Amino acid sequence: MPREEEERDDILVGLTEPDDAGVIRLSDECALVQTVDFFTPVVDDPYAFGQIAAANSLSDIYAMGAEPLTVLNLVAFSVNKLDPSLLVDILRGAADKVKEAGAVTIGGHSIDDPEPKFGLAVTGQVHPDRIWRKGGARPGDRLILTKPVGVGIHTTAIKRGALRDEEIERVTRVMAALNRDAARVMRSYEIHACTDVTGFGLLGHAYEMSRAGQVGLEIDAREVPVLPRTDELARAGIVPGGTRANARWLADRLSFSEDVDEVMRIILCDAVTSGGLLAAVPEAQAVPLLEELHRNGVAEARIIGRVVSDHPAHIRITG
Ligand SMILES: Nc1ncnc2c1ncn2[C@@H]1O[C@H](COP(=O)(O)OP(=O)(O)OP(=O)(O)O)[C@@H](O)[C@H]1O
Ligand SMILES: [Mg+2]
Repeated sequence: MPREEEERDDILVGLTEPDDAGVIRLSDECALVQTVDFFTPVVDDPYAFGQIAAANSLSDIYAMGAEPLTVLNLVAFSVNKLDPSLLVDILRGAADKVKEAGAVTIGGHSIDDPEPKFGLAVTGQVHPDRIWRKGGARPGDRLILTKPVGVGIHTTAIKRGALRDEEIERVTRVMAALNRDAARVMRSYEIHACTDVTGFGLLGHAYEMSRAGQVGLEIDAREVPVLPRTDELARAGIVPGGTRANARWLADRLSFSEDVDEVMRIILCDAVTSGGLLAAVPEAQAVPLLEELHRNGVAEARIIGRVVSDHPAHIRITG
């Protein structure tokens, strides 16, 4: 445990058990939640990139069960090398998402950098007793995922010019969608554990949940929502390096039944930008929660598996 955390009891989530965001208790009723993320463009349209970066950074706040309050923009951009209107559009995309989230941008920082990067530091608040951690899933719980996977394969396909306009628009919509509505609906249910699916892919983040809770997970690959055409793109070899690295890192932590083919194994490890929430809920609440998610516009949410006491920190995937 880092020394500073050992000495104080107000750090509710820090580096000892890393989670989607850090949390410090300010009072018995209020804890501050903080997270930061930035990356290079994942789509060509600057406005959409700003939206995606904002939705992605805000997502870690939602994954903790918190409400976002304030935002700081992180900008790396060279106005001498690139048209400044591109930066204006990136910031406009982010501002629109921050507004949609009900948060306020109160500052930021910019540096001159030939390779553009953009992201946000977000501060949110949560009741100290209502924090959703990665750990806490209990045997018998059902796993709910709120957005489709296949995003890394799609953004790699964009870079290779392999997607049609409507396919670019579809994956952009998925990435730019806030996890706000999903989190809001979930708050009326007993969420035992929650995280968001990002760079380590669905199975990487599911593994983190299983390790943090010392439980096993069973995932039914047929129930996992996947962007259309992902299978075809992956079969054509369009797979990001990070996705292959995820699959290698996870190899010993996963058991696949024979009917899950190689391509599906890769898709389940595909690195995601601004993915959905992955939550563990009591079995009796899973279907009511799913139905309420669907009624509230979280149309692609699915129950994808369950939590078991066998094989802690290990995932079995059937197909
Ligand atoms: N450079 C760093 N210094 C200190 N802590 C870090 C650093 N980079 C990451 N972390 C911590 O490691 C943990 C995992 O971070 P990571 O960025 O992989 O996932 P995340 O915060 O859930 O973000 P996202 O969901 O966007 O991927 C978090 O607790 C984060 O604060
Ligand atoms: Mg996260």
